[in-house]
Amino acid sequence: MMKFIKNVKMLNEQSELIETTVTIVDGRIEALGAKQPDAAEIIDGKGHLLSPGFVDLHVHLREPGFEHKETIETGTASAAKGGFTTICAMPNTKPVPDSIVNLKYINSLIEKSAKVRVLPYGSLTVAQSGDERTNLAALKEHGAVAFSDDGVGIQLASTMYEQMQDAAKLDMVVVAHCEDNSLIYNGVMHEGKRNKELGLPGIPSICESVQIARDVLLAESAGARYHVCHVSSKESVRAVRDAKAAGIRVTAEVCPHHLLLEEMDIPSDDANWKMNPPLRAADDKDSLHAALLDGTIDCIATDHAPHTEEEKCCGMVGAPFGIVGFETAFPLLYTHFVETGKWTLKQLIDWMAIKPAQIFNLPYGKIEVGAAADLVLIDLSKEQTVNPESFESKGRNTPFTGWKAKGWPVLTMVEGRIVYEEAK
Ligand SMILES: NC(=O)N[C@@H](CC(=O)O)C(=O)O
Ligand SMILES: [Zn+2]
Repeated sequence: MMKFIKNVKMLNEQSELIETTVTIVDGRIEALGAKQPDAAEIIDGKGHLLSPGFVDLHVHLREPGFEHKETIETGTASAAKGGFTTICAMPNTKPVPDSIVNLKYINSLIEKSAKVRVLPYGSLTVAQSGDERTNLAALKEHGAVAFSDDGVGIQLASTMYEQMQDAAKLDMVVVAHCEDNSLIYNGVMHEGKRNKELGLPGIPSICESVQIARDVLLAESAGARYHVCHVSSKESVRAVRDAKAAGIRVTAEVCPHHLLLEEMDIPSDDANWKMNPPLRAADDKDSLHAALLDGTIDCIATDHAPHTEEEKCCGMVGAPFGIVGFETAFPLLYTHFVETGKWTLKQLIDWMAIKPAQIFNLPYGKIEVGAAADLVLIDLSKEQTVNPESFESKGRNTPFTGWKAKGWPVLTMVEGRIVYEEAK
């Protein structure tokens, strides 16, 4: 089956927007800029931006085990609407993908209902308890994209170290949610100024940064590839920057909300502003921006973390951490940082598609002849207000309600199949 996308613009090597066409045969890009063939299904791109489908290294789909929050079907519909074509699913499900049996089960669920490509993580410890180590070779063999216990930090250095050694032998990446449990103090938001004004318990930045500092040294000794989840503080940035300068094989991600928001933006004791790590201070946010621009932070990941309205209804204490992210990521970042001239469009696409694919050596996130036709068409002039009622995700938990943004995906394609199309 041949498809032909006409009338689109894409970035060339020189970062200029050029008009092009895409010929797709059997789910792969057959040609760029070719003339319209006779026997093809024609898609009119209406002059929109053509971008590689976004790749998200950090998402929570909740199925199996927490289908009241999200399912693979609703989570991947949400991803497709946000322009994401490959997403890596974190292991805090029930069961946890900590064994061949559980990973096979999760893969069967993905096969049944995923609308975009879902690559599952294998956990680092059994039931993510931080105790017994999982068999990484077996998990790799059954399709784990990388290893993580995201949702919780690995408390024991020896557990982390031994799993890094095993992962290094397999040339697989260890992906870490860094959080030292002895430094959380039951906090629900950043330990700074705003938590005192609201009278809420704080989470100090060291809770994250000390574990990153520990882990980069472990990764150096183990010779492991190590990726830091959702970096939120300036001290964490420094730990990653110093590690890179020392030649340690570390990469890092930052979430849209940590780039767009800071603690003082939190209007009240509202759990739609509760996520882990929390929104930190203005100078932390500034250092995250600087780190992206100087390459200390490699990519952007949403940490899409849906929860129900009941769970998020009644203030921060008692509510679970997390906010949804797929459907707002590109428009918010484009509007606030590209339209304002702080970033180029090329940088944003690099951070959302090209770099994340490179971190896991995935053959996605790029538009070239022979590559999978994982594509998103974006209407850069379309302006819309964020309205959680319109989300494909079951989660409505976002702090961005009512924000105006431009640059909404209008069509998303995975291997040439249309998985999202804007309602006409
Ligand atoms: N980020 C969050 O606030 N929550 C995530 C867990 C995680 O990514 O740490 C979740 O699973 O809800
Ligand atoms: Zn996490």
